[in-house]
Amino acid sequence: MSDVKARILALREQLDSYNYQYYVEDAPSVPDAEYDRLMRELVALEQAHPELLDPDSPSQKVGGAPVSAFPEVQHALPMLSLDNVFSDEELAAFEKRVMDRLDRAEPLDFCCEPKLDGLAVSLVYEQGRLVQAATRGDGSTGEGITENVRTIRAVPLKLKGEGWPARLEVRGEVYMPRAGFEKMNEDARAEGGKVFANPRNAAAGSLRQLDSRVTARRPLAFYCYGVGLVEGDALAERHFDILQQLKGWGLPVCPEIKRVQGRAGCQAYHDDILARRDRLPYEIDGVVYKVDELALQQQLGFVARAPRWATAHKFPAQEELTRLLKVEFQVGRTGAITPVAKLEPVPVAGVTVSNATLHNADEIARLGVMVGDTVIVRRAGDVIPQVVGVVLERRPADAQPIVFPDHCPVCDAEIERIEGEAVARCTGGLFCAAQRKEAIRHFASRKALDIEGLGTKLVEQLVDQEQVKTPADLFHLSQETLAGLERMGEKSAAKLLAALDKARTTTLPRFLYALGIREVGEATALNLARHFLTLEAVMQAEVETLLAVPDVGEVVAKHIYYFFRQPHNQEVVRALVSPREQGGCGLHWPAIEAVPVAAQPLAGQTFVLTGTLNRLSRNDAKAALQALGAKVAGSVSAKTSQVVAGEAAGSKLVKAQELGVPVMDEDGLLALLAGHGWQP
Ligand SMILES: NC(=O)c1ccc[n+]([C@@H]2O[C@H](COP(=O)([O-])OP(=O)(O)OC[C@H]3O[C@@H](n4cnc5c(N)ncnc54)[C@H](O)[C@@H]3O)[C@@H](O)[C@H]2O)c1
Ligand SMILES: [Zn+2]
Repeated sequence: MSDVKARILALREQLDSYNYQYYVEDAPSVPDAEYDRLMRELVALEQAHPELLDPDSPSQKVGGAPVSAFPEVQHALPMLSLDNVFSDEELAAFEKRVMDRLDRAEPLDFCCEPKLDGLAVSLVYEQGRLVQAATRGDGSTGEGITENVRTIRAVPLKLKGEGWPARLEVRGEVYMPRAGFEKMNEDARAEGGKVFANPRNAAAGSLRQLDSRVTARRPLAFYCYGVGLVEGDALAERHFDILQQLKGWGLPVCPEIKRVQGRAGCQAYHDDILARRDRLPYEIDGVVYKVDELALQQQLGFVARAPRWATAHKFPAQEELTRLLKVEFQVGRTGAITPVAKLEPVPVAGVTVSNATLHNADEIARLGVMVGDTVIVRRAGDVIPQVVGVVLERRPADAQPIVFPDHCPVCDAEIERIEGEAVARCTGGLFCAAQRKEAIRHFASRKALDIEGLGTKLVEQLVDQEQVKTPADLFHLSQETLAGLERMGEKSAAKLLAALDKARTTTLPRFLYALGIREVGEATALNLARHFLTLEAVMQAEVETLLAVPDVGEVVAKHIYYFFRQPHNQEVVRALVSPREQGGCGLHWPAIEAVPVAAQPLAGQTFVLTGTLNRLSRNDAKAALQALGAKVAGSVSAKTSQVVAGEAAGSKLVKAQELGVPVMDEDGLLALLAGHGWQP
């Protein structure tokens, strides 16, 4: 057998097995980028050696065989895949191919759509009612998953309005929004449940459940991007217009879809979406261009596994393969020990990654990862890069197990792991230099006391030389001490002293936040200050009383309570707020007035925030609403006064509409807040 033939056969076997893992088990063992590289190699070899072509080759097939646990559904029209382009040149070649085939000289209209990373489904509506839902399967036979799809809030069970065809087959993508995915995995990690590598696997795994109650609990959403077999002639003649019709009938259509002219329009669309990729509330792996006119689509037709009238322009992959060189253990502000993977540098989604988090000991065990392994790193959005998988078949003979330390790598105190908690912590407390550094950095950070000029390097020196043990020590530093530090002149020392002096006048919320009490962020600190009005009152508060503060639950209440019961913490707080004449640091703030009821125009109203807000953070919106007296709840009920729906709002928005709860968008919220004198 020739080398080429052997390579082709090996590639086919490998890709078949990857397909099985991906489509049937929803658990791929290699990232898409690796799969795509092997597929491209296979396609190139097959093109160069047409005599070796085989209709059974994975290059000629769509998806994977349906599994027998679900009823089989024959697709009236095949559900195809998409061809890919990876570069501007390939995009130009695509446009040229299409124009040549149509014998056209002037630019065509294209419908541009985000390529959502989920899984394709077909929904059949008869007389406006959802009667069947199926996966793509192998393209001609899919899996019947009607019951599961019925649990997805974004999928209407009944079409709105009128004029829809008697039989309408809609096609689209079931996906898992980023926020829901992160939250689900976080919960799973805490409870030892199943953790998914990425939102696409999570969506596929959630949808292909035998028990639809499981699917119902998963944060799935849906956007449609086309139609299948339609009976009746109610539909428009252009793809983009059809999508608008679908939207009118209550089917969700992605708001990013646009109609453009020619390759230049496609390229501009691609660049815009790529630039905003990390800010979209869902994951995409590229954009799709479709010839807009149906008559032209028909003329172009399709090849084995994909239409000729569409192509996917892929984005840089968010998952890549690289080698795990070693693991370091970092100590955080609260002593949490985080294993950090040191990787052979690899470009992921446009950035070179050489560190990734391994979360905790449970995660290392779950992944079964060893030093020397080939691992899958994932970098998506602003989440720090993580190791999400190991390619076991590439494990070298000399791979070494990862040993979780039992003593702190910085202060040598014992590391403790509390029953039922995933996180291991150094017990050194503020004696641990690592924790001290983090605590002081946090204390000085912008949203805390905002001490300008007190950077990481400086904090390290001050702690290492034992000039600073607690935040209070900062305020006793002398010009002399500071000027004696590395890379510090007289001038910058004086500047820092001035900044420290300025920081003495602060606000109670900033002060509470700066203390670095576990799980007390800015919003909670603000609520505490508003509720108790004085530091003394917060320090004296019992768990019960703390629970009355908006946004404070059992866990946070206990953290706050125990923090102020520690003699060491009491001492530091007293030192910080004692007057300077008495040898204290002299931190002070204007008294907070009890907010009169009249100044709480939204008292008695309950708001729910959902979707992505662009101009202010969820926390800021919440704090602003609370400041005006409103309650902010996590779920929509008949008692909700107002839902604020940001971009890509999902189930909460649907629920609000069902219950007739008023909905406003981000502009509406900003206008409301501004009307009550709130300023960002
Ligand atoms: N990691 C692995 O082991 C492995 C195995 C098999 C496949 N894969 C991945 O899957 C890809 C092949 O899968 P595929 O055949 O589903 O192709 P594809 O994902 O490249 O493209 C087709 C699919 O795109 C989706 N899609 C999203 N938005 C769309 C839109 N607006 N319009 C039309 N379709 C849209 C649909 O689900 C459609 O079926 C490979 O390129 C690879 O990245 C990975
Ligand atoms: Zn330590």
